[in-house]
Amino acid sequence: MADDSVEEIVTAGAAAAATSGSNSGSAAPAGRKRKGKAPSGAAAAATADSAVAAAPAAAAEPAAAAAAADEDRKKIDRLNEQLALLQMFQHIDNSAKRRPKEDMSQYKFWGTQPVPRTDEVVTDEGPIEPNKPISEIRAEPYPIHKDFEWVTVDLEDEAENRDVYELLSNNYVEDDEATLRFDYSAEFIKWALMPPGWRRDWHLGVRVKTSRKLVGFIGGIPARVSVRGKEISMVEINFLCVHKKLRSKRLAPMLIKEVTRRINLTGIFQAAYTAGVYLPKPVATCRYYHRSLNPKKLVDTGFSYIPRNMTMARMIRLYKVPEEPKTPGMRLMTAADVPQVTKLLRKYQSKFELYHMLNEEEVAHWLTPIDKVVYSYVVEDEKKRITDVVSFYSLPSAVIGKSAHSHINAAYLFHYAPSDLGAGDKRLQQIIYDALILAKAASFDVFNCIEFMDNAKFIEPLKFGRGNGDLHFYLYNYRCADVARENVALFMV
Ligand SMILES: CCCCCCCCCCCCCC(=O)SCCNC(=O)CCNC(=O)[C@H](O)C(C)(C)COP(=O)(O)OP(=O)(O)OC[C@H]1O[C@@H](n2cnc3c(N)ncnc32)[C@H](O)[C@@H]1OP(=O)(O)O
Repeated sequence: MADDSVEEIVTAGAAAAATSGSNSGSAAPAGRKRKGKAPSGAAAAATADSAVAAAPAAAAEPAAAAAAADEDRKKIDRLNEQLALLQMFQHIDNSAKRRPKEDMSQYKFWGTQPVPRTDEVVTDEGPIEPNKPISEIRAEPYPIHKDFEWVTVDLEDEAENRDVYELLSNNYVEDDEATLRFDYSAEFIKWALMPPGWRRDWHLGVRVKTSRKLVGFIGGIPARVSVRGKEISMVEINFLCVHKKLRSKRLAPMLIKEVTRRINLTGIFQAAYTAGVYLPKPVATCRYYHRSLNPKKLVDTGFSYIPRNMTMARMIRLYKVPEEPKTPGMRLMTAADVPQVTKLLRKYQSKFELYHMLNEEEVAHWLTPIDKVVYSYVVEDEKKRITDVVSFYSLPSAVIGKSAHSHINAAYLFHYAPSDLGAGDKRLQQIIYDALILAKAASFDVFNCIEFMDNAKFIEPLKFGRGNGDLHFYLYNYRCADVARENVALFMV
């Protein structure tokens, strides 16, 4: 029997594999506590200790010496702050879980798919398998165990939208210690899966026949992606989820195969997707970074911790942001801004090697503000020209463990384009700083981004801390040499 055969899927509840905490997940709600107080890495600890030991006594010094001592103390504070940023979202080392398996034969499913092998050094670029004529594509759905059935989920139907919400909110991506779980809202799910050109048959579910319970889901949306200057019509795959009681029964490969069949039938043979788990073979890998906006809540929920040489009072001071944005002309984006915003995004993003080629209709969909889903702001100059755009989306994580808080409200940096006014990195830092201010004003607790695009230019100055999760970017049926993270600008929400 084929390894990924449906016959291996047992009925719900029967001898289900233990799942809690074993999720290798996707873009895990990263950046949570380190257990105990030890900082990550002896070298970091040594630096911190020697920095503290070197602090001179300030009492009764002449003015110049006192000023020098004051300067020294400030340097030490800055050093401690930098160390804190490195440590406060770092979790116990879990990198082993995210390494590739030893050889390709251990990937029973992925070894059969048109993706590069883990040990492959990719030099030539292009499709791995040629497109098939529609007549050669399987016309019927793959067989599934008799207790289950394939369904096309109708997200326009409130009850079905709710079913997907319930499945994801109880079973989707968790951090490695199962204390936080992504909690995409039902409205967000619709927004994410119904952009221009969306197709209902790419929203694939698995239901239990008798109870009609939704126990599996995978979603695809159309996207035009530029891969090193080549424009490719593909799909983006997201929200792959199997109910916890049905894990490790090869249902995920079935969902992937069935959605691939449905997509192939529409003449599309390439896809892009991201995951926290390592699969054969990422085209790029980017680390998560977190900017605390509400340090007390993040510590109370275990999302971050108070590093050595830090106090809560200092953390609160360190992360305080003004109440209003600093850039003159910064305001909420409206539908009327779409044409100018599209031009700005296309101009800025076209310098990257992997990016979405958004048209006006798509910009209107992805960036027009929707409360609690997507927040977009533009800078308008005196001549009514839009010079900059910055956006973020709302993705709360539910706190699974005991806590006074049910959720962490996280904002994730989304599309942006700083103006080209000769201010270089400073302009980018300024608009992202404004995004932090606007996110704080909208009651977000943390602002997340990954280390791609030009983000390295603001991560340290704006006090983002390094998380412990990576996001891997993948292309299906497209061979492509590694793309440096600063050349990636693909957003999958
Ligand atoms: C042209 C059109 C093409 C369209 C398709 C393009 C490809 C799209 C690809 C999908 C992009 C999704 C993007 C997102 O949504 S990433 C988000 C993924 N979802 C979660 O992490 C939510 C919580 N976890 C779960 O629901 C389950 O653990 C999942 C469903 C992830 C696996 O279920 P389960 O734990 O019960 O396992 P199994 O026994 O059924 O299957 C085991 C096989 O599955 C491989 N596996 C594990 N995790 C992932 C993963 N995240 N992407 C791809 N494959 C994954 C694994 O290596 C193994 O294969 P192999 O190692 O033996 O080879």
